Amino acid sequence: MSKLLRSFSYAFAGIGAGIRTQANMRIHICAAIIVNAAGILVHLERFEWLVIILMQAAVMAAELVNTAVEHVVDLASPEQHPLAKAAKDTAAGAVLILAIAAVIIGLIVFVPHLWP
Ligand SMILES: Nc1ncnc2c1ncn2[C@@H]1O[C@H](COP(=O)(O)OP(=O)(O)OP(=O)(O)O)[C@@H](O)[C@H]1O
Repeated sequence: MSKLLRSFSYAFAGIGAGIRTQANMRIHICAAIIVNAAGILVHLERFEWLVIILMQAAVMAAELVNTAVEHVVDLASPEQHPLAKAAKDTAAGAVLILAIAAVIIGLIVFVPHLWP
């Protein structure tokens, strides 16, 4: 297998592990399926799709980075440590900010279609 293909297979393995081990990741995927189905039903415009897809990707990518931070922290600091707590809580905060932004953007995009 070429180096490039191997890199892709490792990345897909990381996504698969994230989906298998992280309940939040599965919640993001369910939310994305529902939002995308609703987007098809209400005939979102091209630019609305761009924003919706970008936010879904940002939330899921942040969740995977959060998971990576958790793994590295658990490896480096299996014992309780204030810096380990700060690292995990900060990474979780990044996901929360994007998830809140995604909900607000979802409302801005969908409300005019549902109640014109
Ligand atoms: N080594 C540690 N030292 C100090 N506090 C920690 C440590 N590990 C975890 N914590 C605290 O406990 C919280 C929960 O940790 P945990 O590893 O269960 O992460 P989680 O956010 O619940 O992740 P998961 O998505 O795996 O359930 C962290 O957000 C952090 O505040």
